[in-house]
Parts: sequence; C-alpha cells; structure tokens
Amino acid sequence: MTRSQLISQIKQKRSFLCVGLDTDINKIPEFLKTYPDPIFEFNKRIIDATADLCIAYKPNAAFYESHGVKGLQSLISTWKYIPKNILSIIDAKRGDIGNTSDMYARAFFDEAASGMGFDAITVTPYMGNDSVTPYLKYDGKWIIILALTSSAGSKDFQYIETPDGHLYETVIKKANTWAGDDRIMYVVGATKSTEFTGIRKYAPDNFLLVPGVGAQGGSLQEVCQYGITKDCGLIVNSSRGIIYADNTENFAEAAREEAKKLQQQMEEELVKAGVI
Ligand SMILES: O=C(O)c1cc(=O)[nH]c(=O)n1[C@@H]1O[C@H](COP(=O)(O)O)[C@@H](O)[C@H]1O
Repeated sequence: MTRSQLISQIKQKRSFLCVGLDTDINKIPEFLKTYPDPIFEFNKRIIDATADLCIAYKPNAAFYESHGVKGLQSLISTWKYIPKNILSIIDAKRGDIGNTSDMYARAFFDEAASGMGFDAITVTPYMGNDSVTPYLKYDGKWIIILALTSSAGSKDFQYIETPDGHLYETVIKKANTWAGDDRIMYVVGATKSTEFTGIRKYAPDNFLLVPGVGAQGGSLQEVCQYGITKDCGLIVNSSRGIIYADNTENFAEAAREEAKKLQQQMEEELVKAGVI
C-alpha cells in the first residue's frame, strides 16, 4: 500500500486505528475452541466486526509462532482474510545480518514463497543498515523501525545520550538516510507522548506506529496533541483493549464497540488538526 493510499483510507474512514491481533488461545471464548482453527476463527470475526472502523491490522508474530505449524497456518489464513485495502502489519520485530534479513523479508512479504504478503513489518534497528535495507527490495512494502518503545525498559538503551541526541533520536536521523517517508515508519509508544514534539523535528512527515493506548494506559489525545501532522502521520494500535473487551459469544460486538469509541475520538482529532 502506498503512502497516498494510506492517507486516503484514513480520510475516508475518519480513523487511524490499527487493531492488534495478539490472539491468545487462553483468552478467546470457549465456544470457538471446537472450530478446526480457533485462532483464525476469532480473528475472522474480529475483522468482520471492525474492518469499517480501522485502517490497519497488526498480528503479533509471537502469538502465532508459539503454536508451531498450526500457528503459522492461522497467521497465513489471517493475512489472507485481511481486506487488501487495509494495511497489514506483521509485528515481528526482526533484525539480523543481510542474508538472514533477506529470508525474513521473503517469509513475510513474498506470498509466492510463504503464503503471506504483508504490507509492513516491524524491525529492530540495532544491527544497522544492512539488517534493515533487505526489506526495502520489495517495492511498495514498509519497514517500521523501533525508535522509542512503550515499554518501561525503553530507558535502558533508547535514552542513552549520544553525540547526536538520545539513542532513539540517532536511530531516526540515521534511518531517514536509508529511505524516505514513503517506505519508513517509526514505532513510538503512546506512553511517551511528550517526546513526540522532539521526534517530529527529525521525522516531520513519517508515519508513526503508536502502540500503548488502551491496556498500557497511553492517551490518544496527548499523542495527537504532540504528534499529528497535516496528513495525520499516526497509526494508533490497540490490541487487548479491543479484542478482549468480552469473552462470551458477544465478543465481536464488544470489540466493535471499543473500536468505535476509538474511531470517534480519532475523527475528532482529525477534524481538529484539519486533516479532514
Ligand atoms: O512494535 C509494536 O507494535 C510495539 C512496540 C512497543 O513499543 N510497544 C508495544 O506494545 N508494541 C506492540 O503493540 C501491541 C500492544 O498491545 P496492547 O497493549 O494489548 O494494546 C503488542 O503487540 C506489542 O508487542
């Protein structure tokens, strides 16, 4: 999906919501467990209930890989089910030497090879340029680089002072020399909202993937106050806060209600910022 297609989806749906498909077999409703692929069955119903309210879905690879071959099949079925006009992000947080990254890129981007053709992947920047650029060989695909994460542990490395600012600022400045804002997004946690002003100095137009609203307590309004741009420039994720709103037969409707609440707040922010 191109940048202009993404922006047009945001304007059309009046939303910049990403629904996180962190699907935990121990948290899904009991009645789904009689289906041949309960994880896919859960995701399918969540997607049916929320597709008109969100512009992205983000399955987190760990929740699928932890089930071995069956989990991989659930992930492939889920990717296939995500409507093609909605950004599909695989949250894999990969990072390795070039020839290994080639294989990760093939695994998640090359449908003919693996059965999956995600639009975007989360990557760690720690191993540098040659670990990240292999993903860029795939035209039209995005890399989403971890910059300032929502985790408490972000202070261990990401705030280290370098001659060029905090380490996370150095990451953004350097990665911006690898490709433009039509190929690179950054992860910035919603729990770090006051840092968005500084980040916008180095990444004025890059889309930021913002997890941490909902279960982790980040504020959507604060993220927008400091981070929204004329093109929106934000994709805000909520996983547990949406998909586990209820664990009865009504789970999909309850998920829709939570997604709708966020979409309505996002619409207000988009109007306030003059994006729509
Ligand atoms: O890359 C991510 O998506 C990510 C980065 C980060 O800094 N913090 C973070 O929570 N995430 C992911 O975003 C999702 C957040 O889930 P909830 O806290 O349930 O909304 C999980 O899949 C996390 O792995």
